Amino acid sequence: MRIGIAGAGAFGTALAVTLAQAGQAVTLWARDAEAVEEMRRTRRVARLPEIELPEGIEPVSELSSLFACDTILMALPAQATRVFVTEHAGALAGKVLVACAKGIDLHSLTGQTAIISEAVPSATPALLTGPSFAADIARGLPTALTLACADDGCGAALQQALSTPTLRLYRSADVIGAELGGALKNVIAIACGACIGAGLGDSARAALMTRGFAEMQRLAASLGAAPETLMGLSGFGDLVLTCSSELSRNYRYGLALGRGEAFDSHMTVEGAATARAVTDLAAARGLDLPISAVTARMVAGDLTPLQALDALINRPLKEERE
Ligand SMILES: NC(=O)c1ccc[n+]([C@@H]2O[C@H](COP(=O)([O-])OP(=O)(O)OC[C@H]3O[C@@H](n4cnc5c(N)ncnc54)[C@H](O)[C@@H]3O)[C@@H](O)[C@H]2O)c1
Ligand SMILES: O=P(O)(O)OC[C@H](O)CO
Repeated sequence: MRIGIAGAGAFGTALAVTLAQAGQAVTLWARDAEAVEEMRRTRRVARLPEIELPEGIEPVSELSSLFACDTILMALPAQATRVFVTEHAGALAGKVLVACAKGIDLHSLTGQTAIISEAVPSATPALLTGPSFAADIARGLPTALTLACADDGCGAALQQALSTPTLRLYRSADVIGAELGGALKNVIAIACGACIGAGLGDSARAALMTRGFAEMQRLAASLGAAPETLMGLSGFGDLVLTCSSELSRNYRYGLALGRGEAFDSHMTVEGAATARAVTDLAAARGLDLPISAVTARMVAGDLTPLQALDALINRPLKEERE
């Protein structure tokens, strides 16, 4: 298996580092030729400046080098995937394409693997997701992720090839469930950050995580996910990590909203677009997802965190299982 990674941001680089340390040769592609030249010279990447790139990583800016690989990990932001795979559909034909982004595409309202399948029908799509901070993976801290693929043989081969001494992959055939868990938890993490940033307390955050998880389960079930997938690493596991750590950009973005502070617009915050996508999906399916809905309105600047709290807490009382 010849492994290429599209996107030399934090996550793409972290995956390249752990794979190279385990003895794999990795082609790491970035679109910016100057940045790649700098990476070659310094063996460092801007998004993970404290990490030295092992020898097994070849940074490239030529797409031909990336397309020479048979297995490509797609580590671009979720909203960039559709354009990339559509533009390069011919070169990507027949390849194994492993989606690593956690977000719902705003244009199609589908997950990453559906975008890949639509643009490149001959490719085999897979997904790598679960609770992990790029810095932890790159530093060799123990991490467990989900490798989801509808093709069992390909899933097993990827599980073997992408596991390293510090990165343990569990296999799943429920691609839809795994990708929805990873995408939807980012929306709830923004809500939790806003809650803490606005000084509403840990009890309120626990309520948001729990009721937010109920929303994740409701939407995922309506889109065909297996309930147990949401209970696993890609759903519950990643929700816990992202809603409770200031290493999370989604959570930090929420904190900034809660405090009324500005946030770095160059930072990848997947939950912001996905909150809008979830609102559209919920409307189309007649689902009530109040936490996701007020989060989308906070992100759009239509509600303050206190107004969002007011909207949530004053809803009609109901049974917990509803
Ligand atoms: N950082 C993490 O801890 C982490 C962990 C797990 C999953 N992820 C997921 O990985 C995905 C990428 O996140 P990241 O942390 O690497 O983000 P990042 O912002 O660090 O890097 C994204 C990279 O993609 C490049 N890029 C953006 N648009 C592009 C385009 N149109 N074409 C080509 N390149 C483009 C950027 O220049 C940048 O190098 C996200 O969906 C995120 O949820 C991140
Ligand atoms: O920094 P975030 O919020 O994108 O979170 C990174 C990972 O998704 C956590 O699993």
